[in-house]
Amino acid sequence: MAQSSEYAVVARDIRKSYIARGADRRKNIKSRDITVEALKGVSFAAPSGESIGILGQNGSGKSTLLRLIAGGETPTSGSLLVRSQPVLLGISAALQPTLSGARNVRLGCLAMGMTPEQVDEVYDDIVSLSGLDEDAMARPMQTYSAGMGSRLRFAIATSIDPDILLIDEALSAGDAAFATRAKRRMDHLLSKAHSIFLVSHAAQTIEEMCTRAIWLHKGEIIADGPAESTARHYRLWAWREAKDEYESANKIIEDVKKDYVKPNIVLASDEKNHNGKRH
Ligand SMILES: Nc1ncnc2c1ncn2[C@@H]1O[C@H](COP(=O)(O)OP(=O)(O)OP(=O)(O)O)[C@@H](O)[C@H]1O
Repeated sequence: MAQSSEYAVVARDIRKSYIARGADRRKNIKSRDITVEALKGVSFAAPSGESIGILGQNGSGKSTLLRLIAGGETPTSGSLLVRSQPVLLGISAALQPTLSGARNVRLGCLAMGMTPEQVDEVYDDIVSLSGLDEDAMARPMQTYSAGMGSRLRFAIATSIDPDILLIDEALSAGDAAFATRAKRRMDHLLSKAHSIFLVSHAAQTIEEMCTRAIWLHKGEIIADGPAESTARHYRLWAWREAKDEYESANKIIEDVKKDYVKPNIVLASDEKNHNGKRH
């Protein structure tokens, strides 16, 4: 039984539906509203100091879950509590593609609430973590490769030591040397009891970067446990799917589901002290 006040993020039975207008323009076919159930009753509790990977096929609800935790969207129903405002890496609206990397470092840091003096203090560390050279820092970000952009965004977002860091795929675009530096940076955050959520299709990234993994399948959590074993089952399932071996892929899903026990989340009555309560 999870008492919510001990955790960085607590989700109890969250559901998220979107209504999308059908776009069939053929004669005699009326356009209609189509409801998409992106999340169907997701519950988990994330303690401090844990890095949680979120795995799942396309459309399984991973980014939706991250957006809800970030607070950019609200669940259709259920409760979601966060200890503090999370930093969502991946859609850093403050960054400007036409401006140089150097200008974007300043802009991003100011947008996260730093003073110009604080930006000066962290600037060199950000550039060094990103691994970008002087020429690259002087170029507009729109000329960067996907990996270069995500490295710089990761370096900017982690420069404030965010209490809750949400990463959507950004790390998978980096190269091996960056992955090692990013891992060191994440370990540093975790050692200070910060919490990290990392969305990735790559089971290996989750295995290397995370302690725990949640597997989302068609909007539901079907596994939540140690990163290594969850990633192993996911990889096996993805492999069977890729080879069109649907029967054995479905068997893996069924077996994994059997072992998953949905947590009973208790929202303590002292939640008034939980500053980040949103819903
Ligand atoms: N704004 C929206 N309007 C309508 N449907 C949406 C919206 N956002 C997400 N969805 C739908 O919700 C479902 C989950 O989407 P989501 O982006 O969370 O999946 P995902 O697991 O992150 O996928 P991917 O791995 O492809 O990025 C999908 O069916 C998607 O089409």
